[in-house]
Amino acid sequence: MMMKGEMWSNLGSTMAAIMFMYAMFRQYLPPQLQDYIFRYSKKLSNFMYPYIHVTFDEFTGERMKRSEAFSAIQNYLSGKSSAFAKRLKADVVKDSQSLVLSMDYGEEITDEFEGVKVWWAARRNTPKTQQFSFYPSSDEKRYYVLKFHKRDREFITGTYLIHVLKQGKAIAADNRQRKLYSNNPGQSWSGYRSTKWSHVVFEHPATFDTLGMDAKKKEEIKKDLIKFSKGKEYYAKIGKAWKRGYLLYGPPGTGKSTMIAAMANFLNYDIYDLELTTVKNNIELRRLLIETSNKSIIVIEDIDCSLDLTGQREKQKKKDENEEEMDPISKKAKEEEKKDSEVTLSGLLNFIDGLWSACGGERIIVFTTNHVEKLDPALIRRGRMDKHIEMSYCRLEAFKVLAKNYLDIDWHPLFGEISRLLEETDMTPADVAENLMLKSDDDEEDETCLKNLIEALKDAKEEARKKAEEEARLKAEKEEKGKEQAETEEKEKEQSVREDVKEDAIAAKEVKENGVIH
Ligand SMILES: Nc1ncnc2c1ncn2[C@@H]1O[C@H](COP(=O)(O)OP(=O)(O)OP(=O)(O)O)[C@@H](O)[C@H]1O
Ligand SMILES: [Mg+2]
Repeated sequence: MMMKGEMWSNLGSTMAAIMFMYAMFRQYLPPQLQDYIFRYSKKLSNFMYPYIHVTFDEFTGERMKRSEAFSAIQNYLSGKSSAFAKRLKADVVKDSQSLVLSMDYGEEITDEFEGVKVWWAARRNTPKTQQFSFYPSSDEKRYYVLKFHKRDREFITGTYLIHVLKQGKAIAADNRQRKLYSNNPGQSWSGYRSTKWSHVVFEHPATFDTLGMDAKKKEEIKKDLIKFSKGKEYYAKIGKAWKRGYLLYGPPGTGKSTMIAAMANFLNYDIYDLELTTVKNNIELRRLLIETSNKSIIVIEDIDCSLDLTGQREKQKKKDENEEEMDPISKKAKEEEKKDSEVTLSGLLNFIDGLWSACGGERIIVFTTNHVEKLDPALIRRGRMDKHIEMSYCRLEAFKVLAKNYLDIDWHPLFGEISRLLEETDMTPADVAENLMLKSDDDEEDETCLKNLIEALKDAKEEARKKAEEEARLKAEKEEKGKEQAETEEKEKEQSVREDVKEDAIAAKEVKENGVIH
């Protein structure tokens, strides 16, 4: 007896032969007969293969962005694959604690939803290349194929695919590992998919609960962040790009970087740590910023040190004046060099305002600085930096949070003295925290730590007093010196006037006596 598979393959080759004959003799048939044959051959092929295939490529669009649908399907299928597929690929996610399995290329699995059966297959096309490489080729094309019966077309395109995308996204949110990206100068630009960002898993423990600062200010920032993250419709309604700028300023060790980590943990965003000093020029800056993803915080630390952004315009003016005197060839060379090697304030501002606004939203940009007064006002005006947050020295409220974090205490009789000293002395939360670090598990240690802190505060207060005294002394000395100098200059001036008068008198006398003019 003929096997079922053999029968289908024979039928297939017969059909192919008929189609070939039809193509050859079609021109000799009358048009009505052509139509008739076309309609019936379609019906026959539909009857023999009533399935529809949909392909989901990994990369789509001109910029070859990774397709969201592909990722969602990958996540959706991961659960089903581990149950049904025979060959699986494994990946580690979430704090390196759990494994996610997905079906290997060439595998096919069946899924059933509301009584409708579909088939998913993972495929890849590898271009034939002469070169041998240990790494996967960047031109490899990966895709999923969904197969379903044509009678289920409406259900699949309407209900099922929406269900897959929704589920896939929910699984992704569950498995999501936040990332800390940095721009690394060493990487080459070859290949259309290459990126200048490299990343590690972001696992900073800071939260708003452990951040020592004024409670009211903290609540205000949290509210602002929530409003922003839920503001998609609002931003669309007012016609503004969905982005928000924060400027964090304050002395070193007051928690600016810690605040950024707390923000990322609070919103579940990735962090892009942009090191401007390694960015070659504005073009590279633009590319880096375009490559950042949604739901991310872009951080530029120590903006005043990263670049000569401050006062760039005045300096530029001076430079231009000098260049006026140069010969045309050196001037041109200088201009080229400048273009290649500069990230300018205007480049950065243009990007924040223009291009980036146009290329999608949900991004927060954070600048930090220790010297807010040095920044160009253009950089920090509202609209660019929407919120200015001062991170200040440690006072009682911040101290209470640190005491809870480090010593797990809410109150202690020494808090009163510490509070008074904190008001009188400027000590950063980083320095306070250093004194609260337990050296052993001893119960007595809490008090020892607090006493150490009191000593440190007293020392700092004494040092500040001495410094202030020294500054006052130097100021007085300077003033005294200035006064003395002014007096000497005054005396010298008087002396010279007197001598002039004397000389004039002698000259007048000579004229009178001899009638001689010198
Ligand atoms: N407000 C704070 N709350 C809790 N911990 C803090 C705070 N400020 C500083 N610290 C502690 O001090 C350390 C240094 O703080 P951080 O790096 O955030 O300071 P910074 O303001 O970014 O300093 P810099 O200006 O030097 O970059 C942190 O690891 C953290 O443990
Ligand atoms: Mg910092």
